[in-house]
Amino acid sequence: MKRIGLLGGSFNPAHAGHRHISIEAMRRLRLDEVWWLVSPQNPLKSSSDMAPLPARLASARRTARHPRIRASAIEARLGTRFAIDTVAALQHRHPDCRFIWLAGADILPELHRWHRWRDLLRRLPIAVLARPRYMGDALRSPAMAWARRWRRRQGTAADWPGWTLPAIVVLDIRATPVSATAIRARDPDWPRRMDHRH
Ligand SMILES: Nc1ncnc2c1ncn2[C@@H]1O[C@H](COP(=O)(O)OP(=O)(O)OP(=O)(O)O)[C@@H](O)[C@H]1O
Ligand SMILES: O=C(O)c1ccc[n+]([C@@H]2O[C@H](COP(=O)([O-])O)[C@@H](O)[C@H]2O)c1
Repeated sequence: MKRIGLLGGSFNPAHAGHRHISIEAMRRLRLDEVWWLVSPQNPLKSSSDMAPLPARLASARRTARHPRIRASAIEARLGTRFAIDTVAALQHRHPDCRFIWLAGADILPELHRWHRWRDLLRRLPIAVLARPRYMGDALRSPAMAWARRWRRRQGTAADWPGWTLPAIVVLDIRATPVSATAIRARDPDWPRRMDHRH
């Protein structure tokens, strides 16, 4: 049974924060691999400043630089946009894998707006990785108000494949204060200038 972390994101562009949380998640959750799901279009984000999918996928592949991090645009191939549909399809296609959803803390305040979010949390556990400034809002969020009764202690994080669902674990990790928003603000040439690293 392979243990896989799923990191869904816009990756507009990918950066060191994505790599850092993936490596920490691999260690703390004893993952075999982390799959970066480069989203064709986040259903809740505007498409206006979204770089084309091939540019974001290329950025993710350049940034991953790790034999156990795999970046793909599998949602484009599956034709899924909502996380619940992507996860259902992956669970169906990979019965030999166990999946856990990985997310930075900034995801929690908006999680209750995701399509069938409670059903998503009934399908797979979620690990929330600390992000500077976001933890307060994350812990006060409507999704956390619902999910906190199933919160697991981080000392037990490696046991996640055996957890009954829903299950949520918050992992305190060293924060990397980098964001795609800050990179775009600094680098108006993204994604035209494809040869640099962030
Ligand atoms: N520095 C970081 N620390 C922790 N988690 C992060 C960090 N950067 C991104 N993430 C997480 O990675 C996932 C994908 O993030 P995304 O591609 O939207 O990057 P972003 O930097 O948050 O982008 P933007 O600033 O455009 O919203 C999300 O779960 C997000 O919370
Ligand atoms: O399923 C949903 O309704 C849903 C709503 C908003 C965001 N998501 C997913 O959340 C992930 C993080 O998105 P982002 O843009 O914040 O990096 C990415 O995989 C999105 O497809 C999913």
